[in-house]
Amino acid sequence: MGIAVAVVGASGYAGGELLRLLGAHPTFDIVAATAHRNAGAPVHSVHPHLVSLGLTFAPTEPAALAGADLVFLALPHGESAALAAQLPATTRIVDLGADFRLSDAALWARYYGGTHAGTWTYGLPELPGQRELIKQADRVANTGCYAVATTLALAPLIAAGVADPDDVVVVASSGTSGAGRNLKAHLLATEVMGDLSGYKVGAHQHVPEIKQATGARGLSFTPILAPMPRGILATVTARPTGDIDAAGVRAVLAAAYDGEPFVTVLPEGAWPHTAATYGSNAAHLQATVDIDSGRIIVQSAIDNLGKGAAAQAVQCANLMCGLPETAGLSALGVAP
Ligand SMILES: NC(=O)C1=CN([C@@H]2O[C@H](COP(=O)(O)OP(=O)(O)OC[C@H]3O[C@@H](n4cnc5c(N)ncnc54)[C@H](OP(=O)(O)O)[C@@H]3O)[C@@H](O)[C@H]2O)C=CC1
Ligand SMILES: CC(=O)N[C@@H](CCC(=O)OP(=O)(O)O)C(=O)O
Repeated sequence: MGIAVAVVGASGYAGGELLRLLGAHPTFDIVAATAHRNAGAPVHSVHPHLVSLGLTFAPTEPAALAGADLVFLALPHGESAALAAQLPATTRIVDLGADFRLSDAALWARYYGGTHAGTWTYGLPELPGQRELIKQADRVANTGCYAVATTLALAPLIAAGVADPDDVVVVASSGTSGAGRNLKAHLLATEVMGDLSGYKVGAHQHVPEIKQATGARGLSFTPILAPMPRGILATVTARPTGDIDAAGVRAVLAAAYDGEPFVTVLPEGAWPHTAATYGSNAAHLQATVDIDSGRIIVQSAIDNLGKGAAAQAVQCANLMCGLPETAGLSALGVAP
């Protein structure tokens, strides 16, 4: 028998990717897809690739979600808490927004502003012990997109004691869908194409999330907007705590992700490509040690709408519902 699920904010990019994945899921049945300004419109008017689902956007209100056993929230920051409070305690929720990710209310206020809604179980199954917590949780806060790319690269190195948690530098590029579907002046196609530019430099909201998830204390993070629809490539460098070579760093990552279905440490010499993770729940990692500075370098690639948002949310929902973790998901990207 199927499990009834609803997608709130289904007219957005993350919500649309959720519908695409759920539409092909072996157990989850979509019983509602809600929108705000697009309520009442057919789903294909926003997401033409989803026409065969035959869905119409319902208004975002609790009544529309009454038949769902599990609800995915894909709303702008600050909009999840009020709706979540109106849903029965028996309804499982995965929130793709940031509202419930941070445990420190002061950091929430500093980076997001407004009132801290609370803290839910963090939805990154590959962190040590986290998979078991997600299995037992009714409320899960899915990761930020840059946060998952960076955390997968960094967390094992800090946990193993080979990287100095006080000296981490991250430079990460994201495709434009990471900014959401609502038209923003800096995302005009004519201006984004053929351009690379930094934004939120020195003050990105994923810094406290990455520090919370990895144990990093000193973290410089620079995001770059890249002229592609999807994908994140994060370059993480850290000062080693002692003598370590490329093989040693690779061994730490390989041990951390041994048996993980979605995280691959690439064969030696191969470096991650965002395009190789397109449309999938994959994360690809590679590492070395800089021959000049001696810093550890790890690169990671994900699809920001996949492992960075919707596919990871489905992975968490699978765990919460006692399903095979990989149900309805793939680690194989689309290419070319
Ligand atoms: N894009 C990404 O790569 C990632 C996104 N996320 C998070 O997922 C969430 C959704 O992001 P994304 O899909 O990119 O955003 P979009 O802007 O593409 O979509 C936002 C959705 O929320 C709806 N919405 C907007 N305002 C309101 C409101 N006041 N009340 C109720 N619904 C509203 C929109 O409806 P309508 O358009 O019909 O008005 C739309 O369905 C965000 O919290 C984001 O941070 C997390 C990781 C990665
Ligand atoms: C390109 C771009 O603008 N990306 C967004 C990513 C936001 C995101 O997806 O993460 P949250 O859920 O934490 O907002 C940004 O840098 O703010």
